[in-house]
Amino acid sequence: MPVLELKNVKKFYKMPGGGRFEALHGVSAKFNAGEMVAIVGESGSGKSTLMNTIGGLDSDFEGEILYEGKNLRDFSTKEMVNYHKKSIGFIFQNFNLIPHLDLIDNVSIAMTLSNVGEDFRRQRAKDLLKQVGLEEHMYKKPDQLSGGQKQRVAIARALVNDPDVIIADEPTGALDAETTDVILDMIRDIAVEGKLVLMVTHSEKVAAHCSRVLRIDRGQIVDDHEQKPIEHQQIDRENIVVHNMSLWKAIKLAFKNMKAKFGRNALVATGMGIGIMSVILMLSLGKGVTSYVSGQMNTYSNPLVAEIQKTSSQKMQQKKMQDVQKGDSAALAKQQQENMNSLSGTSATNSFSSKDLRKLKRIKHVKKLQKGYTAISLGTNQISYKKKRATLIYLKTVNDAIAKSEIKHGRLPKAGKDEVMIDNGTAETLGKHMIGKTIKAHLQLGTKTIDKKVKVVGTYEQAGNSGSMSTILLPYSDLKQLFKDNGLTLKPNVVYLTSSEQKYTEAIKTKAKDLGFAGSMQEQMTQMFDSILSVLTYVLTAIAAVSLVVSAIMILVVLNISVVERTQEIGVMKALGARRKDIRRIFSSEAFLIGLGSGIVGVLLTWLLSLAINHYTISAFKAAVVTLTPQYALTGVVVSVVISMIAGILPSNHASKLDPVDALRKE
Ligand SMILES: Nc1ncnc2c1ncn2[C@@H]1O[C@H](COP(=O)(O)OP(=O)(O)OP(=O)(O)O)[C@@H](O)[C@H]1O
Repeated sequence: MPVLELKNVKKFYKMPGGGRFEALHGVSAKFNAGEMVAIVGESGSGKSTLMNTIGGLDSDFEGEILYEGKNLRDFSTKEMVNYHKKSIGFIFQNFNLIPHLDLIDNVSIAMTLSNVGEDFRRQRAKDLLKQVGLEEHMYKKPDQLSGGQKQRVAIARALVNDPDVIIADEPTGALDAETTDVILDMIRDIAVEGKLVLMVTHSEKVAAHCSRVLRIDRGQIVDDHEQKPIEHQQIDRENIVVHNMSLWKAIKLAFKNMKAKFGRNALVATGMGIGIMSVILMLSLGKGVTSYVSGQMNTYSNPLVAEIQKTSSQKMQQKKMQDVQKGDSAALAKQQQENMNSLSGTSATNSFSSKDLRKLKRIKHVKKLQKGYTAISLGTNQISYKKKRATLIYLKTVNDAIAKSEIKHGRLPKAGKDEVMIDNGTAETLGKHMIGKTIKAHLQLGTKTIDKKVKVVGTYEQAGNSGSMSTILLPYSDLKQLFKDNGLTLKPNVVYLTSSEQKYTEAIKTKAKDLGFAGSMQEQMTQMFDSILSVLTYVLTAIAAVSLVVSAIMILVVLNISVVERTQEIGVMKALGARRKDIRRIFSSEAFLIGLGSGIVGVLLTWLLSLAINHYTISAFKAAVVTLTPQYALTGVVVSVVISMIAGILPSNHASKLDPVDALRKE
């Protein structure tokens, strides 16, 4: 049985203006193993077209091409892939070696595509390179070789999977006379070993080396004659088992491709990395600043105590805010008055009723409820000692939230003894040793102002506040008495709930909020800061993310350029048996590697920047403001990979769909 048989093969090309051009007019021929057939004819007679259809690169033909009795048209996709990998070996006029791979990888690329093991693959490539006399050059890249050497590499590559048929399209067309003879001898040796060699040539001299000459003119065989037959030698055939290329091999191949254009890829990765960096930096900065602010606001509190304040219901607040926003001047004035009242401690809406206190007391795990009062004054509350005078901002009652560590000197004031505690800063402005000294206090109580002599028994410094807040503290019962003495009633506007165990404090706070109460002023401010900061962080992150869109477009463009640059290479790989999937995988892997590289660059840049920024902020105000968490780093890398792979979809698809014949013809 002939290895190949052509039966009335016709090939039509679609013309750009419509209509068809018949490049092959019913070609019929039989080819046997061990033949070396020269296909000769004028330029444009249809020689390459015939080789492409026989080689399975162009399946759009009429008639039959039988390989070992089976019609190529009936081949399944897998059979066609195996036909390329195992049955046919191509040698091209312009060599079509892959420029960025060394000779070993160039020769063994068909084996890489067939998932043949690394050691065997490399050994076979070395053996073949030795056979074609390139032993010393095997680690070189193609552009370090002469034309004749390149064609020898191409011969070795065509033989690597030990195919039955070698198709050589003008293999000596680009070589001088002397080199032509060497190459022809090598190709003849292939036929000597019993393979079928089909060789396109323009040269009658080259045709003279062959065992048979087939002349084509305008798509038809016009002459087919035998010449001196080739004497065959029996040789052992290699049994190379071909498989589909694994994903790992595709990634490895992609890595080699990327290395070849390292500069360009590194620039792209840096560009994308900067985009990723801006996103992670914004997130890390948001987190860092938020936890710094919360830390600053929350350090004062005794972890066992929940400070609860009363606010009007959220609905009412919203309604009031709406009125104010609508420009209702009466509503605005009312709101301002209420704000002032609530700050000065004279607001009725901010005091706790006995019903409120009962509700709070009933919260689970509350061990103790302590009533308190807090008011802010701007200028009215003052204390004086001898000739020195200090203005106070806060008037507060002694409470359980004050941690022992906050008391700098002395002790807490006791009830019924006219004792007070003042903050350390204010104490220092009055005199050196204020403990035990009697001072004059000028205080605003609700709507009245009073003067009273009190004894300083302690000074304190609120934790987390480096600048001391001017404060006077006295026992709740003393303040109540003072109010009473002046015809006023003191209602608590703050409540301190002590939990039975520290772990319940948060739950108590949450429950109190559920009941319609609010946390301490600091907590409320922290929450407000938190929400402002998180909105700000998201807005800044979104702005930073725009740069990722730019990076994605950049990757798309670069990969597209890469596909255009490597069109011939893609054609060669398809001729060697690469499936669409393999090509897609190689390019997707390149996109993956760019994404991974960019992600790593992004995380590294953020880390370096965070070190620099934190170094500065620690020395400036003792706090690190950038918190780069492993989650953010991982998110950065994942986002980078995903964006890059999305950007790679179009170029990879484009590459996988390239027609091998068009790709190989590409100049
Ligand atoms: N894609 C195509 N679309 C239209 N016509 C084509 C296409 N490819 C080839 N042809 C035409 O088919 C004919 C045969 O081309 P082919 O390349 O097979 O010739 P050839 O004998 O190999 O020529 P050469 O020796 O110059 O390489 C030519 O007339 C050519 O113009």
